[in-house]
Formats: sequence, C-alpha cells, structure tokens
Amino acid sequence: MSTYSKELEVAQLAVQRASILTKKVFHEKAKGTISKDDASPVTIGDFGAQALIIQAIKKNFPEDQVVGEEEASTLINDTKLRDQIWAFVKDTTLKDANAEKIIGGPIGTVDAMLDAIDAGNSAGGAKGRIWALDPIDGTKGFLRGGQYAVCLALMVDGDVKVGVLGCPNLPVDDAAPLTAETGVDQTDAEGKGVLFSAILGQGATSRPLGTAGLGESKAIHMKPVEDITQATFCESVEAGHSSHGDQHAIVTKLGVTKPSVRMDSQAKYGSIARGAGDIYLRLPVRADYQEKIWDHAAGDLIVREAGGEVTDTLGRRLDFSKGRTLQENKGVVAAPRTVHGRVLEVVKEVLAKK
Ligand SMILES: Nc1ncnc2c1ncn2[C@@H]1O[C@H](COP(=O)(O)OS(=O)(=O)O)[C@@H](OP(=O)(O)O)[C@H]1O
Ligand SMILES: [Mg+2]
Ligand SMILES: [Mg+2]
Ligand SMILES: [Mg+2]
Repeated sequence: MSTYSKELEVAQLAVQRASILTKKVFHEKAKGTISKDDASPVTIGDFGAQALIIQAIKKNFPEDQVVGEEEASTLINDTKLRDQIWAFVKDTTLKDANAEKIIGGPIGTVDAMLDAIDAGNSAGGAKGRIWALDPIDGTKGFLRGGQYAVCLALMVDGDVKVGVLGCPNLPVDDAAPLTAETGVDQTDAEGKGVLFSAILGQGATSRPLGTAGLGESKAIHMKPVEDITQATFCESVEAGHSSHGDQHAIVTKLGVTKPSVRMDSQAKYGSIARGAGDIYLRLPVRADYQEKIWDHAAGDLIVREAGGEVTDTLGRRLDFSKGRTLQENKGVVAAPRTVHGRVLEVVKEVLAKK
C-alpha cells in the first residue's frame, strides 16, 4: 500500500456515508436549523455528518485527533433536536456491507453519537496526526438550495497530507463548465454528486459520489490558462464572507470578461481543481476574521495537487499548523500555477490602494 492510501480510503468512505445523510436532510423541509453563538446556522445535517465521520476516524485511527467545526453542548438541553439527529444517524449506512465494515459500522447509541460529535474538540497545532472536519461547509448554501461540501483532511505535523471533498450538488462530469447557475437552485438529481480527493505528492482525483462503495476515479487537472481574460473566476455567495467589491476590482484589472460564478463552500476549490473554473478569490471583509482550518484544508491540497497554487493575499502558503484557525493568513488566492503570480500582483495592487 502506498503512503496514506488507508487514510484516503477511510476518509472517502466516511465522507460518502455522511453525504447520504446530508442529502436526506437536504430534501427535508424541517432541517432543525439553530443559530450558533456567532449567529451562523447549524442543522441536523451538520451534526449528523460530524458524528458519522468522527466515528469512522476513531474506529480506524483511535489515537488521531479531530478539529471539527461543531460541538454537542447545545444538544444536551435540546433533546428534541438531539433525537431528530439520532433518527437520521442510526439509519445511515453505505449500501455495500464491505465498505461499511471498513469505516467501522454504524454508531450504537445516542450517547456514542454525542461523544463522537464532541471528539472534534482538538485545539489543532503543529504536532501529530490531526483531522480537520467541516461536516457541512456552506451551511447557508445547503439551506438555500445551492452548493455545499462535506470536507475532511488529514494533517501530519501541521502539513496537509490527505484531502477529501464530497459535493452532492456539483455535476459528476469534470468537463461541465461552471455557469452562474452552478451556484444557485441546485439539487442532487441524476448526474450530480462528486468526490474530490488528493494525497500530497500523488495528484488529485474525482469520482462519482455514490451510496455504496467507491466508484472509479479519474485524475483531475487545472485548466492551463493561456489568456487570463478568458478565465472563469469564482467567489463566495455571502457578501459578508468575502469582499465582492475588492474581487471585482481585481478581476476587472486582470481583464477578465466573464461574469463571476458565485457559489458556497469548498465546491469552489474542487471546481477550479478540475478546470471547470480557474480562479478562486476570497478577500477579507473584516480585518479581525480568522479563517477556519476546516474551511480550507482539503481544498488547498486538492488544488495544489491538480497543478494550482494557493496562498493568502500576501503570497504566503496557508499555514494549518497554528491551531483551529489560519491566524497567520489573510484571505485566499487560488489559481493555476502559471498565472498565480500575475493574479497575486494585482491583488496586492488593489489592496494597496485601499
Ligand atoms: N466573516 C467571515 N469571513 C469569512 N468566512 C466566514 C465568515 N463568517 C463565516 N465564514 C465561513 O464561511 C464559510 C462558508 O464559506 P463560503 O465560501 O461557502 O461562503 S459563502 O457562504 O458562499 O459566502 C462558513 O463555513 P460553514 O459554517 O461551514 O458553512 C464559515 O466558516
Ligand atoms: Mg458553520
Ligand atoms: Mg465551512
Ligand atoms: Mg460547516
């Protein structure tokens, strides 16, 4: 077995199983949405997916730590929501018994589910094996019917070694170009659902996001951008998460002619990695916001392994070794290696003028 192939298999199957749960919740009218302390939403889907993924990690790698976005404290008092989550978690299994066995089978009890959610409490850092987990990235997109992603990455001594992104609402077809519609009014109908993966030094792949075992995988590559004016650029939907104004100034200065594609979640990283889009910009809105490691770890590796470069707005690599946040970085600039330098130059020019 090559390096990290066991970790990759467990991560892919765990994300695939969790996506079965998120897809069920996606089609429910009542998603059990509550508001967290920072006013952001969390749903049955976020909690359930976190439980299922951490269960699979702990069964296979009991010593590993997990930095997960969600925590179970609110569920101690909210027994109704807790029971709603359990109703989804207890019945969600992969349809292939062998695949299910690899990730350790179902969770046995409500308490085991709560313990699994809370095992995502690692402080992160520069030492040892730590998984970064975002059970639903783009929860607002999930609620709106846009894009969302189930995101998992393994870091060893602060360096991302394995990354997996499950994107139920993106097309399976790597050749399908991004359009404005890709970000809105989406569902997981026929032809949708893709699982992006990468191992450091071994390239990036995509495969259909199935419900049994793993489908056949294909290598993916960023598109060689010969003429930057023809590039497709993507950005967040929420104006509070990245500066649409700064991003507009940057792409205008680059001479980009196509309208931006707005979509939620790390689906942006997956989409540029397979050449459906080209550039992802995330310029900070608030100087004091620290990006979370689970919002970037898997996507950063997948883009770099597909031939891209990912830095912050000052040209520094994203540093995942500083804890639960990217406290040493500001914003994100992701582009094919051949044009990243030019994009970064313009990012710096636009920010210097402010
Ligand atoms: N102020 C601010 N600035 C930057 N980022 C923020 C901010 N507030 C929240 N978040 C994080 O944004 C995550 C979703 O990012 P997206 O790129 O999907 O943004 S958007 O929803 O399309 O706007 C979202 O992830 P999820 O909570 O997993 O959905 C948040 O972690
Ligand atoms: Mg969130
Ligand atoms: Mg997120
Ligand atoms: Mg999330």
